[in-house]
Order: sequence, then C-alpha cells, then structure tokens
Amino acid sequence: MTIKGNFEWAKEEYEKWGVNVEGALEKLKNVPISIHCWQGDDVEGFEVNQQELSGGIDVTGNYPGKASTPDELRSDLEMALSLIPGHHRINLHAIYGETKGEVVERDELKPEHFENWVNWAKDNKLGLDFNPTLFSHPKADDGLTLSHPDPSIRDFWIRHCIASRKIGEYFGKELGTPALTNIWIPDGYKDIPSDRLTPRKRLKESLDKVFADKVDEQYNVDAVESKLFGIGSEAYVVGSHEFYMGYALKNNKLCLLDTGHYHPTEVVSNKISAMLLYSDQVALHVSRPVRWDSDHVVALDDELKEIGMEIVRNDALDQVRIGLDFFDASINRVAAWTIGTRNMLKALLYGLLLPNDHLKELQEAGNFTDRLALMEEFKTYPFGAIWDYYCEEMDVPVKETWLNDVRKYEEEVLSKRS
Ligand SMILES: C[C@H](O)[C@H](O)[C@@H](O)C(=O)CO
Ligand SMILES: [Mn+2]
Repeated sequence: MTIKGNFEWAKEEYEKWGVNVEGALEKLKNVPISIHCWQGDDVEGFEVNQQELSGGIDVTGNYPGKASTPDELRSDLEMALSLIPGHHRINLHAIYGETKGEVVERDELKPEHFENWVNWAKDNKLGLDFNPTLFSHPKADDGLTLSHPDPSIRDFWIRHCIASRKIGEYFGKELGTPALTNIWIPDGYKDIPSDRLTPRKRLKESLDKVFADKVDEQYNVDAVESKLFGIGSEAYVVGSHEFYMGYALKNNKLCLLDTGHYHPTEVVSNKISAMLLYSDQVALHVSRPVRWDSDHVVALDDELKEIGMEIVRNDALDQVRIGLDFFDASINRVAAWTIGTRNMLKALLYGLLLPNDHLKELQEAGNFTDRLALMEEFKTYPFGAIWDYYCEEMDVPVKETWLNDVRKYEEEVLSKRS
C-alpha cells in the first residue's frame, strides 16, 4: 500500500473515535519547536577567547565533523531543518556571536554581533530565541554568577543579561516573532551549605536589576530556568524550582522547565497543567536525563508522549513554548537534532490523535476501566501511517530514509572538516 493509502486506512480508524485527523495535522504544522544550536558544536560557541565548557554541564563523545565556524553550524542546521517537518525556531546562546576576530566581553555584546544569524533566519524563515551565557568564562570559574558574594562579579553578569535581552529584542523586531530570552545560571555548592538564603536573596536582587531595564515585551519575552543539581553543585542550587516559580509568578516572567532538572521520579508532564492555571505561558527545555541531567537526545519515550498529550489535552499549544536541550557528541550531530526534533513532533501528533474529549468524559464519569482500556489500545493505533503521510506532505523524508541524507552530508561535508 502507498503512504497515502495507509494514511486513508489509518484515518478511518481514528475517525471511528471522532478524531479529526486532518485538523490534527493542520495544528501540528503551526507548532514551532525551538531547536538549540548548541547540539551542533558541543556547546563550544565562537568566542575569540573561548574557554572550556563549565557550569556543571558536560558533553561526552568525540564524533567527527563538529561545526567549528558559524557558517558550518548554520549549514548543519539547514541540513537538519530539511529533514524535520514544519517551520521552527533556532535557539542561540551568547557565545555564538560573531565579533570579527575581536575579543568582545559578554557585557559588551550588541545586536550587531548577531546580524549574520538574523539575516540567515530571515532567509530561512526562522524565528530566533536567545540565552545569556553565564558559564565557560573566568568570571564563572567558582560556579557563581548572579548570586556571587562579590558585587563586581554580579554586576558583570547583570550587564551581560541586560545586553542579552536587548539582543532578544532585536531578534523579535527583525523577525516579527518575539524571542524568548532564557536565563539559566549554574550557581550552587558542591557540599551542604551553611546558608541557603543569602545567595538566593542576592540572585533575586540581581534578577530585579536585570529586569528593571525595560525591553519591549512585544519583541522579547523573558524566561528563567531552574535546576536541581549540576556537576559541582550537587548539594545546593541557588536557582531552584521553587525559587524561579515564585520569581516568575510575582514578576510576570515565564518559568522554564527543563525535563532534566527535577528529581528522577518527578515529571514535567505533571507540572504543565498546574502551572498554566497561574501563568499564561510556560516554556520547556525538552531533554532526556539518563540517571542524571545527562542531556541525551530526546527519545519517543513515555514521558515525552505524556508531555505531548498534556500540551494538546489542555489546549495549550499556544501557551507552551517548546524548546529542546540536549547535546550528544557520541553520534552524528545533525542526526541528533533530527531524531530529537522529529520525536518532539511525534509526541505532539500522538496527543493530537487521541479522542481527548471522550477520555475526559470517561474520567469525569468515573469510568476508569474504559479510560485505561482506550488509552492502552490507542498505543497501537496506526499512528506511524499518519506521521509518514505528514512527512510526505511536508516534503521531508519519510521514515528512516532521512538517514541516507545525513550519511551523504557526512560523506560530502562533515568528514572533510579537520
Ligand atoms: C546550554 C543550556 O543553556 C543549558 O543546557 C541549560 O539550559 C541547562 O539546562 C543546564 O543544565
Ligand atoms: Mn536547559
């Protein structure tokens, strides 16, 4: 049977349960995923005075072909984007600026250092998001930034965050779609602190100073990202979930939930509905923690499907800004983006193809037997046939055929890099 034939048959199966399959595909077309540039170069960036990766995160593996110039990174992203259905965004970090060989301190970064990215985004019809980089820098060597006891260090990072929000504003203005500028800091302690409050007070004051500087919310939306622990901050992280949830609610900022930043049995899928009762929007960094915040490539596992289902069931596709955050240097990096992003989209499609209203009614009526039976049976409904058709319609490779394109690119481009 052809892809179209399979689709028609699968569609009928879903329609028996009142699922609007064409409507689901239309919705999926309009969901932008913010694809993180840093998978392409192992979070190295292009600073002239580049430092080793720090901040309690780590990239393992030495798969050949890593991008080492902005043009290489953009070319690799274009390759990945050609294999991913839909129109998406690219998420940049401050270390990806282009300063024409000059050392430009992070608190001196300006929109002009990201002009090439903006022109490229325009050519490729992409939105851009942004992150200040508060790691891999001598002023973050002791693992403290915005909560540092030394006011001159705090001030440096405050200035960097202010500069970053202006860059986000520039992206939004130029591209006609507001940038999400997300602040994540590594601050914490390896061992049991004697005072948890003072660093948090300092972080709060620093953030207040960062956000006191007005940028146009039409163009830039601020987010703050919490964490549970990092390498070297195992005992205490200043910017914990409660800290940022409180800060975001009180100050009208977005709370960004990274799926690798919680206790091992605590899941982000269970947080989305609760948070959306109190804020209009939340942001995600979808990642895959394996025993720790390991940032493995996102797989289509139960939790990813649950996240997709939650976003769809709660009619929250416009309220959840979905970003990705993984960095695996042990496999082809273009493949990593492709696998992770396609999986995120598959999880959303999975949610869109469920008879969600009926399942909610069953729960309200206390019919938990039918609820479980249907939720389980739908796991083996012909979801793949709908996905394949979607890929074909969106002009990207169907099933695993995208791997041929990645292998060809590897042979012709990546393998030639030194
Ligand atoms: C590079 C990213 O900003 C970083 O991964 C951050 O978002 C994070 O999740 C740190 O654990
Ligand atoms: Mn993250």
